[in-house]
Amino acid sequence: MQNIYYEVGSLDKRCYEQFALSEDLLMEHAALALEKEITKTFDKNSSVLIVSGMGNNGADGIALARLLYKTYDVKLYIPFELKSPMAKLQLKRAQLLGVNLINELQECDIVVDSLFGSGLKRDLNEASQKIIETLNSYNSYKIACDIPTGIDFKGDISTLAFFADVTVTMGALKTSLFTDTAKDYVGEIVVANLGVQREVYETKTDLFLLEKEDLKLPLRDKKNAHKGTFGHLNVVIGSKKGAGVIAAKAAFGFGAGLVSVICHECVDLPYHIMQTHNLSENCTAIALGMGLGIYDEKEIENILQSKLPTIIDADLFYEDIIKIALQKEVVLTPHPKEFCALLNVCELADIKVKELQKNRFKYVEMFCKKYPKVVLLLKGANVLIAQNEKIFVNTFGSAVLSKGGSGDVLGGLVGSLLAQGYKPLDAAISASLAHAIAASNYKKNNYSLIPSDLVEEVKRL
Ligand SMILES: NC(=O)C1=CN([C@@H]2O[C@H](COP(=O)(O)OP(=O)(O)OC[C@H]3O[C@@H](n4cnc5c(N)ncnc54)[C@H](O)[C@@H]3O)[C@@H](O)[C@H]2O)[C@@H](O)CC1
Ligand SMILES: [K+]
Repeated sequence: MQNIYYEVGSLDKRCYEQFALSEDLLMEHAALALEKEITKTFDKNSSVLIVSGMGNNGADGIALARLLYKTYDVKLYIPFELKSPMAKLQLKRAQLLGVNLINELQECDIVVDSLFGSGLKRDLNEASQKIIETLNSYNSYKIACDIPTGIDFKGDISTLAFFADVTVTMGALKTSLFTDTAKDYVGEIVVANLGVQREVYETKTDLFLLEKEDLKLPLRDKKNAHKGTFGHLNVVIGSKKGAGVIAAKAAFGFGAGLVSVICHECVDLPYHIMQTHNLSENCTAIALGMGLGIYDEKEIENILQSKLPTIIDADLFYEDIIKIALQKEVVLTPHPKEFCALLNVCELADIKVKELQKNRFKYVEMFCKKYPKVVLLLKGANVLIAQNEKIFVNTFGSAVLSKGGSGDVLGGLVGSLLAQGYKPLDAAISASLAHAIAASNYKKNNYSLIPSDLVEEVKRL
């Protein structure tokens, strides 16, 4: 797990005030990290186009030009008059060495975007948009300094943005790199140490980036075990029966000892999944909401009042009845549209998906403040998993998963881990990671995955 921050300006300030480091020293390390990204892959004499803006992001790029000068074929392009004192100083240094400025953009082996960084305020003006468009059209290896130009501090893009292969981000990870909008632009993210190790630079945070190591599979280490050792999940089947059946199959494949569906009608099930009319006596967790459709209010009310660990998905996010469960440690797995409905039901906000997607962290925080026991898993290109004040980001997901039924598999995986005794937050984290990593291991075309393929990949993790 790695730390994430809303902003790192205060961490830079701490370096100056507590460790007597200077802005110049931090910047030199920023430039060194960019240099390392180039020298590790590209031979000497490769051509490098550096596009520098008027602020300190530009200054990082100019310092890089000095570091590469004479070993690489450096072309420094500065389209606007420099504003920041550090950018002016870096240019003076570079020019004293003999670094020449170029007057128009040229395609090179490598492009470094240091046009705007964390200081981007307004929409990009036309000239900047034209530059980014041209850089994006190049076949070069593209490196973004700190953050791709065009992504603002909230992670939003108002006009267009630089498509990076790698983003060398300064000091620590920032939330702006992990919005759904930013996902297609940031490429691989590398953190640059700014003169001290990250554990010194970083302070306490409640935001975390999940890593593969955070996935805790329900591997069985006990030899003296029977099916009851691994729990019994009950999946409530609704009027769209398929959703619950997909969830039940996924749960069985992810280790639940027993899985039953609660259904009053005839339903086509594999032999290993049982059917019941009421909660099973030895039930250890419940999954409901997926494909629920029209439902019997009394029955759902009873189930929501149960003290058993519960995962709630889909249709229930539109219903007032869900509030019964929100004072408990339930796991909720809405997609953005469902989360907007839930915010409305809970009288927290009346917003559309577009507004939510621009401010995912804000609305997740708002919800968790009101319902601190609930574990919220907000689906998206980057999944946010939150409880109380903590938010965990899962970036392993991909478009392979953009299919009907993927969410039902996830619901089943969460339910399976709940049934096996995982704490709700741990169940949500490990199920989400298993779901996304399994999909990324899928070898066929990225348009072809069906729920049973996903479950097969989960079995191979
Ligand atoms: N301690 C520090 O401050 C450090 C800063 N570093 C670098 O400095 C960057 C931040 O530098 P700055 O705060 O100078 O910000 P930027 O370099 O991102 O840009 C700020 C400048 O651009 C102008 N501007 C903002 N939006 C604009 C728009 N849409 N159109 C035209 N002009 C616009 C502002 O008026 C300002 O002059 C970081 O991203 C990082 O790369 C690193 O060198 C590490 C240390
Ligand atoms: K940049």
